[in-house]
Amino acid sequence: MELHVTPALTLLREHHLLDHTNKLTDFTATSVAYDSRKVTAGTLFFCKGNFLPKYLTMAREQGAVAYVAEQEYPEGGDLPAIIVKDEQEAMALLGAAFYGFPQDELTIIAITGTKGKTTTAYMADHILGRATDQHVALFSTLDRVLGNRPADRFKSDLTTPESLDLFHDMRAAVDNGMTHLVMEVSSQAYKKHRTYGLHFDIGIFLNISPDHIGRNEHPTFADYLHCKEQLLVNSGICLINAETAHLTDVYYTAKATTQPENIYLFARHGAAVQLPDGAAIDFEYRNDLEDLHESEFELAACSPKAQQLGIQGRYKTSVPGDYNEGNAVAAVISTALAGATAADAVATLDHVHIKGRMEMQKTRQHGTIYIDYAHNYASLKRLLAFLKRQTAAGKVTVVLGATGDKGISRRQGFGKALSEEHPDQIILTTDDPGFEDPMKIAREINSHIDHDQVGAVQYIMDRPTAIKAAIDSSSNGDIVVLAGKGEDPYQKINGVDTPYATDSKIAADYIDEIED
Ligand SMILES: CC(=O)N[C@H]1[C@@H](OP(=O)(O)OP(=O)(O)OC[C@H]2O[C@@H](n3ccc(=O)[nH]c3=O)[C@H](O)[C@@H]2O)O[C@H](CO)[C@@H](O)[C@@H]1O[C@H](C)C(=O)N[C@@H](C)C(=O)N[C@H](CCC(=O)O)C(=O)O
Ligand SMILES: Nc1ncnc2c1ncn2[C@@H]1O[C@H](COP(=O)(O)OP(=O)(O)OP(=O)(O)O)[C@@H](O)[C@H]1O
Repeated sequence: MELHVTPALTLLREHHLLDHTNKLTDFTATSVAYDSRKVTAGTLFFCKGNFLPKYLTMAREQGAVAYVAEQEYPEGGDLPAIIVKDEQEAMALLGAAFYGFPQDELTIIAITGTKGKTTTAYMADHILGRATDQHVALFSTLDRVLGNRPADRFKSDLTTPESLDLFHDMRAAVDNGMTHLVMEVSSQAYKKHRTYGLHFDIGIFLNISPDHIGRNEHPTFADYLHCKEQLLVNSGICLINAETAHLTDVYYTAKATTQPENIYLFARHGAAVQLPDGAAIDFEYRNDLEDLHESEFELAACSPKAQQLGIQGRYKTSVPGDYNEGNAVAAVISTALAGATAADAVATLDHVHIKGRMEMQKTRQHGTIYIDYAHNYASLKRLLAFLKRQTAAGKVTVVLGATGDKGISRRQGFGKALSEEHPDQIILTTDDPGFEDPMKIAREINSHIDHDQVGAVQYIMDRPTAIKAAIDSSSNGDIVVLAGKGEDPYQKINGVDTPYATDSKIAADYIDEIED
């Protein structure tokens, strides 16, 4: 892979991103990096984010051929400087060019939404896996999968990688023979232009509710919505869950760049959907059976273009929860648009299991334990409402905390969801407190709980102890919900990812210890 200075400047000019150059030479970059510690001879270095000029000194000393920045730095010395109007946009464009525009060799399904991205991504990945004989890459919050060898699968650091990493990984996927890619796109990715210039074949908009609003994320809900909607602006075919809040805004954003015949809407049968003028539902689904282990639903095609896809019929999914039916429907329609058949979806959907999403542990004497990644108002409310509907008689205990430094509105959201779904017992604990005091966070959650609506609330800040206390106090027919951490193997404390055994391991080990 390489990038010559001339096409690089042409690309920047075409996008009106080039401000000026200085000390320009006729260079060819043989690698690209935004981290000085990764610079080697021939690297084009990008100065971005909370950048410090000393990183440029390091990059120069390690053999960078040029740097791209929003301003000139004396630390650049005699290095050619490409000064751009937006560093993140320039980095995404030049990254795509350096890696030979790998997106052009992949059919890409991109997914956004406040909740359900990972679940939908895994479902779509399974369906497409069958349809393509396992030639699917997956970029999710949990795993990044670039091929079929064990070495091609690793844990993700971000939901949507930084642009240089994104295009690097796409190139690796293409070189590994992958033909399709399923990826989650976070609102932060659009905020930071990680996907600038990237066009998706199919873009899915699942839902939106207040989240990710705070100091390091989005200043307002309007900004959060705007960033999420950019996925539709950048997709050839748009698939929208019509039950989303702000449907009119979302639909008209899609319509601004996509003809209505390439916009598909779906909703649960009977849902109270206020359709925007000119819009119609293409697919409706109807729940046939739901229990704590699986769901069955019937998908009906309501429009001629929906009928052409040939996917109407019955589906079964092994990820319980009524909200997961909507995620499954999104996966079935989007993969059909990417070439899969109904048979591919029927054969795979009921074998999808996602770590930390509705994971269930049955015990002999302490009820049933659910480990779920629910970590905002919308997800906690839907999770508790579903579980209560399924097991009306038992006692429900919820163990949860809220993250520090970000998503501050979640504290109020948890208080509201708990008050509305009134569990019998709440144990407030620690969940990625960051630089904040977890007890202070827990008190804030508690201040938003309507104590007339819920059972006892206690504080146990050591999360394993909280989990054990919840299990100890439960018996047959009861439910213990371990919310918020999913399969996270760490607690983020004071800037350090402190190893954590995971909720599911702590619960399973404790059950082994106390139940013989
Ligand atoms: C707010 C935000 O998006 N921050 C991301 C951003 O940070 P940044 O550009 O300021 O980078 P930085 O780590 O402060 O460092 C500044 C620059 O100096 C460089 N550096 C640093 C040290 C050194 O010795 N030499 C050097 O060159 C770094 O490589 C970097 O380029 O770029 C970094 C990668 O270069 C990301 O790790 C970081 O994500 C932080 C950790 C984060 O928490 N992001 C969250 C908010 C996020 O993006 N979440 C979404 C999901 C949430 C959603 O749904 O919206 C996601 O997509 O994961
Ligand atoms: N469509 C949905 N509506 C509401 N809650 C949902 C929906 N889908 C999943 N959830 C809940 O949200 C949790 C997270 O699901 P998932 O990981 O699929 O979403 P995500 O969008 O990837 O989340 P995040 O952005 O937080 O990583 C699940 O554990 C479940 O409790």
